[in-house]
Amino acid sequence: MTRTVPRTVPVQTTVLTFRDAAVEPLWRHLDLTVTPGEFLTVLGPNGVGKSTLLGTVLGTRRLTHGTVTTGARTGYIPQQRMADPDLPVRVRDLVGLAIGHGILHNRRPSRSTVDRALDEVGALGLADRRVGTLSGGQQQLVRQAQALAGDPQLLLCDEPLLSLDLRTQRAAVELLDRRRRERRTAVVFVTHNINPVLDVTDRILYLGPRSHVTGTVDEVMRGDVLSDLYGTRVDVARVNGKLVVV
Ligand SMILES: Nc1ncnc2c1ncn2[C@@H]1O[C@H](COP(=O)(O)OP(=O)(O)OP(=O)(O)O)[C@@H](O)[C@H]1O
Repeated sequence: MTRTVPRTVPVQTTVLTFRDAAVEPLWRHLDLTVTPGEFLTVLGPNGVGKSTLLGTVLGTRRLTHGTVTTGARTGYIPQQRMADPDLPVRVRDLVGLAIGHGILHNRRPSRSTVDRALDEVGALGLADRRVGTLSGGQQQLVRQAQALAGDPQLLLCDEPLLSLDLRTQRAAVELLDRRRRERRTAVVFVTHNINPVLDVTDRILYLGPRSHVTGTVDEVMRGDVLSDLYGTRVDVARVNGKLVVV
């Protein structure tokens, strides 16, 4: 006899949804869903509203129209900003604060949990350093550890590869790719350079000065599509596996 077992835990098919969303005058009519494990790369020129888009998910910027919905546990790697050189906080304590509920629940995360988060991004050796004394790239790694430490279901990354050397960039992208494959973390990745994430990008949201477009790399990174978006001729070429936009 076969029996149908009722599904008690609904399968989560969406971690983030924009419906006819706008932050005028930057962008409007944005309809977008992000699913678990998806890697969405957000591209567009300076000032077009990429960070603003992340801000609407985080609740720091308000939509002027439409809705944005997420119920996901969210991690955030902010755009690079140097910490105050005199900040009297050690890396291990800073990451500890991000993990759990350290302060809110009056429970300090164990040292091994914090160290695991630092080790995952290759920054364990920085654990006892004061944050303000770290280089830009080292601070960026600490921000990665903070964002990943809370085991996010949705990870918002604002140009997270800035200041990282090529090898460290590659390691960071591999880490995000592993996360989304193994833990189904959805990644929204704002960048000016798609090449480091070309192989892991499922979809692109390209915000242009006139409108926006979403689709796979092959659908979006085309001369005719980008020319339309910019209102001027744009060519896209592949050189040694990399995309060059001119
Ligand atoms: N809190 C804010 N309130 C109002 N306007 C803002 C705020 N933050 C940024 N802006 C403006 O919104 C516009 C878009 O900024 P945003 O940082 O989202 O662009 P971006 O696409 O991420 O740019 P970049 O690639 O240079 O980082 C800019 O003109 C900026 O000055």
